[in-house]
Amino acid sequence: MHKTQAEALEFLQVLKLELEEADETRGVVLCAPFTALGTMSKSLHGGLIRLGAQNIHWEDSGAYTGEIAGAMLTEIGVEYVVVGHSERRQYFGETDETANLRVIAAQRHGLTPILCVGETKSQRDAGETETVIINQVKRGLVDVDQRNLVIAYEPIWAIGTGDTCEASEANRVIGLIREQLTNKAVTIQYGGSVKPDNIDEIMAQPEIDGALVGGASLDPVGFARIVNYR
Ligand SMILES: O=C[C@H](O)COP(=O)(O)O
Repeated sequence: MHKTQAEALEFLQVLKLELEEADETRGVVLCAPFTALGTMSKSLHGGLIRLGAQNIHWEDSGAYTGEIAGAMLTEIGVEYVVVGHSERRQYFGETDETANLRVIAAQRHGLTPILCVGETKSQRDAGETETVIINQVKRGLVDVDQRNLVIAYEPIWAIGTGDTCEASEANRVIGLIREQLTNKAVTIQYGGSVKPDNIDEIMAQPEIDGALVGGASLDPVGFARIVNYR
């Protein structure tokens, strides 16, 4: 819940300049609030930057006050959608089952879902990380086409805390997630206190295909440094 339309446009203008020389193979998806997406879309004409939403409802339309439908997103140029973020799970009752319905709806509308999974600190301390992650992945992907899918491993204890998961440990868990998939080529990202000063080590890990960046994405200069990891 960051950035009004005006703030998002200002951010985008700086980011576009910062990424002018960026490697063309880098992919950037800005998952902005619903209210900013339409305006941002009008200011993007191809290039590296794509747009994502932060949620989608599983029905195509109807009496679901406060929800957003797939066609409402695709109509304004959105191509990705975050599903099952830990904050949705923690504060808004998201479960593996509802996340699964949203993933399926996203794909039905031609959107690429970014399914978030991750364990809490107490689950990690209790030695339950592997079981929790495997269950979230399996339940989230029931009847899902794995050809159009991104998964983000976000250990909850590392989100917004500055407490980054060791890159090697993130790599290990992401390898475990990949073992559960039928399509081994699915993009799997790490998220949780990713910053300009740790992105290079994170992206050097063989299993990690990208990053889901929260707080550090709000500054376009720092975010561009993350995109331009070495
Ligand atoms: O939504 C963003 C991710 O949960 C990561 O957030 P963070 O980079 O601020 O830790």
